[in-house]
Amino acid sequence: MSAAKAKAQSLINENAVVVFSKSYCPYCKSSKDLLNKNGAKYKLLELDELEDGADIQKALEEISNQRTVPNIFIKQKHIGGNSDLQAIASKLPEMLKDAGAV
Ligand SMILES: N[C@@H](CCC(=O)N[C@@H](CS)C(=O)NCC(=O)O)C(=O)O
Repeated sequence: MSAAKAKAQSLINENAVVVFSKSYCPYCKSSKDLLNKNGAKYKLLELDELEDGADIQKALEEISNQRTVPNIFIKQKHIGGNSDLQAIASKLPEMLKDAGAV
């Protein structure tokens, strides 16, 4: 396993909510806004600001079959991107509570 894949996987394993993001990405901003509105605590990685960000993005494609950001995990479950998160907005309070992220 590559170092980037091991890093991505342990971030997913060790955090209730993880958002792999890019700082300039409007879809990422929408997801972060929704999580913030719900009072969620989450691990945030801005891949464009990390030296190994491109490698992590490639690793995420292997892990989740998704290359775009945001790439969101709640309680180790792959949620998907912003459209997927918005689609479950009504269920988020319960999911975040269950994950221990609020
Ligand atoms: N439908 C996706 C759209 C996400 C998207 O297009 N993200 C862009 C960044 S704003 C992306 O990942 N582009 C490829 C890249 O940055 O490598 C969602 O809802 O999350």
